[in-house]
Amino acid sequence: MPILQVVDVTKVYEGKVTNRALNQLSFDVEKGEFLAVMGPSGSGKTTLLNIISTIDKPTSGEIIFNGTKPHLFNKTELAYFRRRELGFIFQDFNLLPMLTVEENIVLPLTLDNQPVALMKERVKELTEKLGLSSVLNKRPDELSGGQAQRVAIARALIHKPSIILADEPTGNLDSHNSREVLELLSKINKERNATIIMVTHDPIAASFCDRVLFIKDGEYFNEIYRDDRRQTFFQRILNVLSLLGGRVGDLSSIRLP
Ligand SMILES: Nc1ncnc2c1ncn2[C@@H]1O[C@H](COP(=O)(O)OP(=O)(O)OP(=O)(O)O)[C@@H](O)[C@H]1O
Repeated sequence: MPILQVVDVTKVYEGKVTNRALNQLSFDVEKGEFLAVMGPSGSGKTTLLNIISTIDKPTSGEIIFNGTKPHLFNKTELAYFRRRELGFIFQDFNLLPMLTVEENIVLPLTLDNQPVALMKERVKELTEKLGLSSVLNKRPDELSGGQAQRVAIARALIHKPSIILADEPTGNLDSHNSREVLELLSKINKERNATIIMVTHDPIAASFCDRVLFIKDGEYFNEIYRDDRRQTFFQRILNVLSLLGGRVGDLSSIRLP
C-alpha cells in the first residue's frame, strides 16, 4: 500500500475572484520514495504541500496517509499527527533565532515531551552524520546557509517522521551548498528509507529524486522516473519543463549540474 494517496484533490479559494488552485489531482507516493513536484509559478505546488501537511483542507477529494484520513482528525489528533508523522524543511530554514542549534534540532521531541536521554542520543547520532557536532551551541545567525539548512534537516528527522515535506529546500543556497544538501537528502532517503516530497523549481535538485511529478494549472501534467544517470535524468526533466511552459523567468535560475 502506498504511504500517501492523493485522490481527486481539488482546492478552490473563494474570494473576489474564485481560484481553482488544484483540480482533481491524483497520485500515490510509495514508502521510501524521493519525489520532486515541479510546475510553473502558481501551478498549485505550495497548495498541494499545505493540503498534504493538513495545514489546509481540500475542497473535495481526499488525502489518505498510511490508510488513515488526516483531514477527518480532530484538533488534538491533527496536532499529534503533524508532530509525529511529518518533518518539514523550508526554503528559509525557519530556525528559531533565540534557541541554540541543539535546542532547534530537538524541538519536535521537546514539543512531544520525550525523555532527555532520547533527545541526547538522537542529537548525537544525527549531528555526527550531518557534520554539525561543532556548532551545537551556536545560534542560527552564526551559521552559514548550508549549515542552517543542515540544522533544519536534522530537526526534520529527529522524531523519525513517516514523510519529510520540503518546500524549495535549496532556494536560498548557492550551488555548492545546494549540492551538499541534495546529496544529504538523497543519502537520508537511501540509508533510512525516508519518504521525501520536495517542491522545487530547480531541475538540478529534481534530478536527485526518483521521480518528478509535473503539475500545471493545478492538474497532473506528466511524471518521469529516474532509471539512468542523473545527468540524463536532468536532461529529461528540462525536456518536460520546456513542454510545460510557464511565466517568463521561471527557468531563468537554472544552473548546469
Ligand atoms: N490563500 C489563497 N487565497 C487565494 N488564492 C490563493 C491562495 N493561495 C494560493 N492561491 C492561488 O492559488 C494558485 C496556486 O498557488 P500556489 O502558491 O499553490 O502555487 P505554486 O505553484 O506554489 O507557486 P510558486 O511556484 O510561485 O510558489 C495561485 O493562482 C495562487 O494565486
